[in-house]
Amino acid sequence: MSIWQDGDLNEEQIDAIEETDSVFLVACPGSGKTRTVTFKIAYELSKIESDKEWVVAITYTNRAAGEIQDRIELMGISTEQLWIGTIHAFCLEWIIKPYGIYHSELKNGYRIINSHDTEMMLTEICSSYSNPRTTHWDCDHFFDSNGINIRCTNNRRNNVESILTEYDEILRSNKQIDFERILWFSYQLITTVPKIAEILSKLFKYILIDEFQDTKEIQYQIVSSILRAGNGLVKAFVVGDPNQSIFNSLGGYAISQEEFSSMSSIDFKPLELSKNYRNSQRIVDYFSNFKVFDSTITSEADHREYGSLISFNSQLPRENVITEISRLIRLSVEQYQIPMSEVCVVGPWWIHLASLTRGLIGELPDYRFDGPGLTPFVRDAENIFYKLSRIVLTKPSPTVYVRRLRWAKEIIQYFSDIGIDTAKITPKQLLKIVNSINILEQDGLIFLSQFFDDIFNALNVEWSEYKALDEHRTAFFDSATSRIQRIQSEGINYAGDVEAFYKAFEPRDGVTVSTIHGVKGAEYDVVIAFALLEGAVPHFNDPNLRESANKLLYVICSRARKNLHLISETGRNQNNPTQELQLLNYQYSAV
Ligand SMILES: Nc1ncnc2c1ncn2[C@@H]1O[C@H](COP(=O)(O)OP(=O)(O)OP(=O)(O)O)[C@@H](O)[C@H]1O
Repeated sequence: MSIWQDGDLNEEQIDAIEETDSVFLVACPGSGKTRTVTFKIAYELSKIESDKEWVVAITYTNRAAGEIQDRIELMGISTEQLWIGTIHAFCLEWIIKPYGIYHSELKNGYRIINSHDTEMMLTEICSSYSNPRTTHWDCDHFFDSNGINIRCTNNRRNNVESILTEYDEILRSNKQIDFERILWFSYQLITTVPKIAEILSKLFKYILIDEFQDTKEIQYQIVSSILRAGNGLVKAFVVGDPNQSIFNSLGGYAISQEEFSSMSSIDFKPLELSKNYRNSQRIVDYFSNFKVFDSTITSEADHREYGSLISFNSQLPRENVITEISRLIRLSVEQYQIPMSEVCVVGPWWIHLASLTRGLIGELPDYRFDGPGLTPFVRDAENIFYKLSRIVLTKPSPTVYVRRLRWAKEIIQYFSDIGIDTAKITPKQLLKIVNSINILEQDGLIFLSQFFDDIFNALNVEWSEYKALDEHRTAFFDSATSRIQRIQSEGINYAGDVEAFYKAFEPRDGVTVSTIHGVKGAEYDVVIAFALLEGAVPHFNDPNLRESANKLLYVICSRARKNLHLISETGRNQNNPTQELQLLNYQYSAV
């Protein structure tokens, strides 16, 4: 069976996919990394002969994992022997769940907590530290193979160290593990119990890592342990773009091929994707100014000749930002006939985005807006009630049938793991139950709560008798409640309505408002970026200010297929425009 048709893939992509050795693929923006990874997985799955062999793909987000899996299933390829998901899900599934008994802190049971729980616990601990005042924002940390790394470098550092010690003690006494500790405990397990890597290396035929540029040292170490144990029999397919490595503050970095090779004891074939299908040539030439690592890029986009507008406004007073962005949105949609959903507004700070969105909604009442910040609940893929809401809030249709069936299967598997008798529940039946429930309620949280009760009633399961379900339900509703309150406090009153809940799972249809980190991997016809100011882009805390500024600008600008509008407003804490923009001598368009 031929997996791809003529025209689906270019030669560079086919070479990478058909390569039988391990591949280290460096790819420019818009060069079809996702497409290449998807076909590579499909290609390797089609060669699998035994149900004891697995293709494992580690993606940066759950969303990317779902999209890739959907596409492979649509090709008619079985995904039975595919495991795809984030590194956290990987560690839980393949290391912590089966081998946690070998770890002193896991062997007596554990509970995974989400980022909201972490935030609440840290806020509580921080409240007794007043001199200097310290908040959970100061407490960012991550683990590498030597232990904890604390980001804070200013005079709050002593406080942060004590706060994190307290936090760790609370986690231990409650047998809780947060996302960072999932990686840390997995690393400890895989490096102290050699059998684990040996067993996994016999099961895995391929390990794919997407977006390696944002992968942390501890993650490279975990995967390397398995590759080393495989003695060359487990192949790796590593894809990414070092120029787009923007998660350094969270420990992500673009490993070099040599370093990964020596860590994992396997040889990689270096390959490149250099054809860009996204941006006009003018946009490619513009974002190439911010390259940190050399790479070749040529636009092969259908619209490569498009006369892109690239504007830069460094004179705009801060008070006029909303009016100016509204004008640029109108210009794009009304004059340049760009669909609303193809416009994206990006800014560096979360906090500014909420008030910006509120302002835009006020100025453009006939436009729709989408933003992760408007979603009423956290996408916590480890929480079973989040998984249930995905099914409840995605309306049944032939196009989402396979996806909903997969979600239903995951839920039943979870029920079975916690001891619910699932012998008589099939994914189809679960979907049928969900589809048959009809609740007339406007408040999203009450709606979901009733919906969940009805599902459990139909399944004859007393959910409150299961500790894990009880904890997940509390975590889900607590974090959703505080998120909705936060959005409503920004003046977006409809955030808690059931329509807003449904919208969270619908394809975006309005102008996107996002942080810079949130647009990773996305593409839009028009990108409007604001607050491009020293201190923000790059963040004042960043240890590699100039390199990070370049990478952030590179990512922002390479999202735009056609037009790009950059704004460094005046009057925000007297910050100057990002140096790289200020120094760049470029013939900008007047808009
Ligand atoms: N061989 C091809 N022919 C035509 N279009 C392609 C080809 N490969 C990829 N594309 C298109 O190019 C666009 C960019 O692809 P994709 O989003 O996978 O890029 P990417 O490499 O992940 O980019 P980035 O790293 O910037 O996020 C998509 O619209 C995709 O459909």
